Amino acid sequence: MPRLLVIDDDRTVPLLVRKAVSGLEIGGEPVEVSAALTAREGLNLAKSERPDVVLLDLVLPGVRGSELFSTLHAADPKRPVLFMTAGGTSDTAIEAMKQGAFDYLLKPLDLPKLRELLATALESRRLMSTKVGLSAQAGDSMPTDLFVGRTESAVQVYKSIGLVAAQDVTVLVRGESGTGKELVARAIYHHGKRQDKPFMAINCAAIPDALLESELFGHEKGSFTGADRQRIGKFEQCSGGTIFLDEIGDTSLPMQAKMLRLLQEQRFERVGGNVTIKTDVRVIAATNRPLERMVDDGDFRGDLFFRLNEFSIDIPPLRERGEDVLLLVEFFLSRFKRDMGQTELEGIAPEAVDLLRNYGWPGNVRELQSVLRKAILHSTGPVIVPKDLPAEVRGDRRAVGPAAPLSGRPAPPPEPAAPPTPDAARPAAPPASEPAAPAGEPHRETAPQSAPAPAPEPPTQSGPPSDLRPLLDAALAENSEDIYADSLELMERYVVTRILDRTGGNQSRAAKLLGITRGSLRNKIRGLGITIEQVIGSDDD
Ligand SMILES: Nc1ncnc2c1ncn2[C@@H]1O[C@H](COP(=O)(O)OP(=O)(O)OP(=O)(O)O)[C@@H](O)[C@H]1O
Repeated sequence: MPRLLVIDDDRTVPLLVRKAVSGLEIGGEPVEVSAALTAREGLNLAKSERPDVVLLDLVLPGVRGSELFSTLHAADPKRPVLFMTAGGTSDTAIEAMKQGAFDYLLKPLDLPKLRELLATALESRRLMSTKVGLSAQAGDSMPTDLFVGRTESAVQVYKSIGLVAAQDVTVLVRGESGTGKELVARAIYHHGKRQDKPFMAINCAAIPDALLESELFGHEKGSFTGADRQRIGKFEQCSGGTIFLDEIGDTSLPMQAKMLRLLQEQRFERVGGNVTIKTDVRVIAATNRPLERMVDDGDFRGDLFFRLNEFSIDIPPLRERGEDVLLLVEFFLSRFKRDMGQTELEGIAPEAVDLLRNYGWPGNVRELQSVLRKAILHSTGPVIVPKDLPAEVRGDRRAVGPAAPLSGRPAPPPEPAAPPTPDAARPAAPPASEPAAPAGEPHRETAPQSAPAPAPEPPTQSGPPSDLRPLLDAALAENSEDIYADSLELMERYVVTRILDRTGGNQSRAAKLLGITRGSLRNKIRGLGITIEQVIGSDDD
C-alpha cells in the first residue's frame, strides 16, 4: 500500500492531506497517511515506516528545514519529498529543489493542488520502485511490472534494452500508442547505472509549450507574467537521474533547440536567466510520431533527431506480435483475477481467444488490457466467452462506425450501414440481442486521417447530440446514476469526432480549433475510445 508521511507541527495539515488523498488509488491501492508533529518523530517514522512520499513543513521548531530535508533525501534519494512553505519561496526551498526535492506547495494549502501533487509524487515513486522484468515469469518477492512477450520482436526489444541500459546514452523508444514505450523506458532505467537515482517522466504533449519549458528548465522570478517566484526545472532537480521525455515529437522547434543543447552539453539556462547551469541527466525519449517525415516537413529538428536516434528501440504494434497476444491475455487475466478479486474466473473460451487474436488492436496493449478488464466485468460465468468482448473485437462493424481500417488487418467487406434512428446521437449501441454496455464504457468512434476515404456513409455514430431524450429515457429506465457523465461524454465524443473529421485527422489543428492542448486532445481521444486509424466520409455542415 502506498504510504505518505506528513511532517508538520500544525495538526490540521494531516487532516487536510487525508482528505486530499481520500479515494485516490496508486497502482490500484489506496494511500495510507501517517503524521509526525516534530522533526524527530518524523525521522523515526521515516525509518520505521519507509514512506513512499514525504510531505515536509520546512519551518519546524528547533530544526533547520534544509538539514531535515537532506537527511530524508540521503536516506532514500529516490523518495519524492514535497515540502510546504508559507508565502513566497524561501532560499531554503530553492536550495531543497536544487538538491532534488520533488516539488513544493504554498500555505495555505489548496486542496485540489495538494491532491494533484501528491498523486504525481506517489505515482512517480511507484514508477521508480516497481521494477520492470523482461519475461513472463514474475518474481513474488518484489513488486514487478513485466514486459511480456516471447516472439522474435519482443526478444529483439529485450536485447536492445540489455545492450543500451548500462551505457548511459540517450535512447529513443518508438512505437504506436499503447505498445509499451514507457515500460521499456523504465526497464532501461531499472537495468541502468542510475537505478538508485530518481526517474522522472514528463509527457511533453500534455503540457502547453510555455509551461513545458519552465517545467523542464525552470525559470527566474519575473521572467514572464505570472512568474512570481523562481522555479527549479526537472533537468536541474533530476541531476544524477534519468528523465523520460514522452511524446517528444510533440514539442515546438524552440524547445527542441534547447533540448539539443542539453543533450550535447548537459548545460542550459533557466527561462529568463543568464546563469548557465550544469546538470547530469540521462534522457530517454519516446514518440509515436513519424520523426523522419516531420524532419522532412520542417516540424522536427534534424540534428535533434540524429542525436536521439543514435540508439533507438522500435516496439512493433500488437497486431504484428502474433502469439504474444495469447501470452499477454494469460498474463493480464491472471493479474486482473487477483487485482479485481475475481477468484471464480477460470479462463477464456477458445472462440473468444480467436477473436482477440484476429483483432487489429489499434490501441495496442493498453487496449487489450481494457478489453480484458471489461470482459471480466461483463462475464456472467467463470469463463470469458465471445459475448463478453466488446462489439468491435467481435467484428460487429455497426458498433465501430461506418469505417474501414487504414492499417492493421485488412478492411472487412462492406456491410450495409445501420439506418439512421431517432437515437443516432447515442454512442454506438450493441446489437439488440446483446446486453447494453455499462454507462461510461468507451465506444469506438471514427475520425479520418489524411488518406483516401471510402464512400461516405451516414454518420450514425457521430450525429449531433441535439436530442438527448433517448439517452435520458434509457438511462432513467435503467435507474442509471451516471446520467450527467454520460451526457457530457456523448457531447465530447460528438465534438471531438466532428472536429477531427473537419481537420482530416490532424490533431494539432483540431486541438487549436478546440482551444485545448494536443495532450488533452490525445487524452480525450484515448479516453473516449476514438480511433483515428479509421476513415469515414465527413458530413458537411
Ligand atoms: N509487453 C507488455 N507486457 C506487459 N504489459 C505491457 C506490455 N506493453 C505494454 N504494456 C502495458 O500496457 C499499458 C500501456 O503501456 P505504455 O504506457 O508503456 O505504452 P506507451 O507506448 O508508452 O503508450 P503512449 O504512447 O500512449 O504513452 C501499460 O499498462 C503497460 O504496462
